[in-house]
Amino acid sequence: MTLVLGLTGSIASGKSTVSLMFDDFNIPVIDADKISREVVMPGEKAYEQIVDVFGEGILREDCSIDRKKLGAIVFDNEEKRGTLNSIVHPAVRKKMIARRDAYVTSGTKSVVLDIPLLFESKLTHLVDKTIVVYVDEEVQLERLMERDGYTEKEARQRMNAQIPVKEKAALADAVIDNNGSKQESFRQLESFLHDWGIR
Ligand SMILES: CC(C)(COP(=O)(O)OP(=O)(O)OC[C@H]1O[C@@H](n2cnc3c(N)ncnc32)[C@H](O)[C@@H]1O)[C@@H](O)C(=O)NCCC(=O)NCCS
Ligand SMILES: Nc1ncnc2c1ncn2[C@@H]1O[C@H](COP(=O)(O)OP(=O)(O)OP(=O)(O)O)[C@@H](O)[C@H]1O
Repeated sequence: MTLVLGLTGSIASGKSTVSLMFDDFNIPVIDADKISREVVMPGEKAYEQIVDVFGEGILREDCSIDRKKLGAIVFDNEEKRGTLNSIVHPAVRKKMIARRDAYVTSGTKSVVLDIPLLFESKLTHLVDKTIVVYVDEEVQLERLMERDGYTEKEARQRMNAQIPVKEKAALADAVIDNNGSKQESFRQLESFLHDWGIR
């Protein structure tokens, strides 16, 4: 039986940082953000739909989608974000489920679905257990501005597009407090995996 873990958090709370740690336990990770880039490549159905709705102004010279431009539009407008989600999410979900099922069929002991919007999109039925990577709001804001070079307004817009990470933590089977060092977060992960019998 494969234990399917749902890894989530809020923007810049440390999901990618924690997802890399699963490597040490030989547990594969399926990354929704990565898939969401694959499904909007030129030639894909979602690409055509995005260009139809948002116009050619969001394209780079090589015709790929300018994510910075599209991000500036959708994080400033909830309705437009909903439209983008309705184009991208079904394609992402389909690929994630297919990849998850391939691991389950091959008898892998555990697999992680790294999904930023696991709770917002009501996808917890896809996983057996949920892990939330938690940080305090000030730490989140600071790390987000530092990582992506956003102004405070841009960073807050992105944070406000998701359920506050504190609320997600209250819904989780396990919470990794990532306010401290990466090593401290690793130890917490190791302990949950031990409790669940998969390390
Ligand atoms: C708006 C886009 C073009 C911005 O691209 P960019 O490269 O700057 O950001 P990236 O995709 O790496 O996302 C960074 C983080 O932003 C947050 N985020 C992304 N999209 C959304 C969204 N629609 N709603 C809330 N938060 C989001 C997530 O925490 C994600 O980890 C892109 O995020 C996108 O296409 N979003 C819609 C699809 C989506 O929901 N992806 C996230 C999970 S599938
Ligand atoms: N424990 C930590 N100590 C210091 N810096 C950290 C820690 N964890 C993560 N970071 C840094 O914080 C930033 C955000 O982390 P990360 O990219 O893992 O977040 P994320 O949740 O995957 O973000 P997104 O939602 O945008 O995909 C990165 O620059 C990362 O290096």
